[in-house]
Amino acid sequence: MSLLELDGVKVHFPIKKGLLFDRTVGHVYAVDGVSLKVEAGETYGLVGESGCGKTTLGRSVLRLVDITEGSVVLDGTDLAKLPGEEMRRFRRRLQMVFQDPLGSLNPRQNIESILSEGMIAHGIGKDQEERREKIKAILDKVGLPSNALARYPHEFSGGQRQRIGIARALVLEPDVIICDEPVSALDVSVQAQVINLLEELQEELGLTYVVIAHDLAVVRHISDTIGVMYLGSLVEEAPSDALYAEPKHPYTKALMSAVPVPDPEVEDKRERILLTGDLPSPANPPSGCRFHTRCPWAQAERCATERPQLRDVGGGHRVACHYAEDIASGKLSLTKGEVVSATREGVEDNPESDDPETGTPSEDTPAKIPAQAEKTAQDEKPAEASEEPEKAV
Ligand SMILES: Nc1ncnc2c1ncn2[C@@H]1O[C@H](COP(=O)(O)OP(=O)(O)OP(=O)(O)O)[C@@H](O)[C@H]1O
Repeated sequence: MSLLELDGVKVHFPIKKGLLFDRTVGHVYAVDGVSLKVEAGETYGLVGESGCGKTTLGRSVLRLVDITEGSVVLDGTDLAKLPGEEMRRFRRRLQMVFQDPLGSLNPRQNIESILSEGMIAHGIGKDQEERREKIKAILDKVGLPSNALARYPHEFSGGQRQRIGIARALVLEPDVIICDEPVSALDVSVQAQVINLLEELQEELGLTYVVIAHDLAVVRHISDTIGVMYLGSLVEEAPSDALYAEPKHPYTKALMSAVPVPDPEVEDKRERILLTGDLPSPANPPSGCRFHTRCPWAQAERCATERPQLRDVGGGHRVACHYAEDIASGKLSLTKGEVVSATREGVEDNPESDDPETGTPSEDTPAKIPAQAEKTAQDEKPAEASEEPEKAV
């Protein structure tokens, strides 16, 4: 049995209309039947473009949004079946680290007060003295000095605030931490430090993570298994190395083909799959395979009518595509879209380019999913959280 198991999880948000009497006129199919397993001590990376339902899925595990259908089982216990008080106690075992460290920390509370809050709610520590000692030990683990206790969130850099967010989760001794875009609000130079910290903590404390990110480089580095989401469903899941070595779903192939390669020689030969069409709305998803409207290999009839289920294609690699094998063997030719060389695309088409003259990506540049709707790290950075290299407090 895996530590965390999701089975057929659906989260459908009603769309209401009407001034006096709210009528439900439709649904946003934010999460539409996700099943996955997370093993103890491992990291499951969840990737997909903005709006594909990653955050809603993470929040549904913590019961921060209601699940329409399906189950979430932690360590053999179905969370939906727990009565209120027991669920509250169970909640301690599942914690979340949020994307925006400043927005998720109360600016009027000092760090001791922020970190004590959850401990008091869950009856951890017999008095404040004992809690303070524990908080100091955790601050040390996340690389912050104990004099941080009396300070306020605005006195810290963005990276330090994310360390505080991690400490807030850790003081409750969770089994699973859901990290929702844990570094996307941070400068690239600080991202690696926070990712390394998460890895060190996992090794030391045996933590289990679900890391949600639109940044393929972040999940690749940290994940044992990666799930790729498109319009509320998983389209592919595989051990991290296998997914990067040989993506099998056309959507994953397109995402991966957009990742710049640091070696210019390889980059010159790289082929890029260009998708046609916009991301459909999760309120009105396409019939059949949800990706068929943009899939370069979509076949008339079957792809538009029959929804593919995730199926095992060997080596723990699961893919939701009727034609994964035929695409891999080259038996199917493109029906739409284009495969072009990365260099032909030119500078304007390569959003990952660092150098405006040559389009050459920097080795440090994390690869972001290039979707029309995708927000960049800069968009998400709170104005006052502009990052400087981390300083000792
Ligand atoms: N409370 C809500 N009510 C109605 N629709 C919602 C609600 N929360 C999310 N949605 C919709 O559900 C879909 C999935 O949103 P979600 O935030 O889970 O996606 P995401 O992949 O995490 O995107 P992002 O990276 O932008 O957060 C979106 O279309 C979003 O507008």
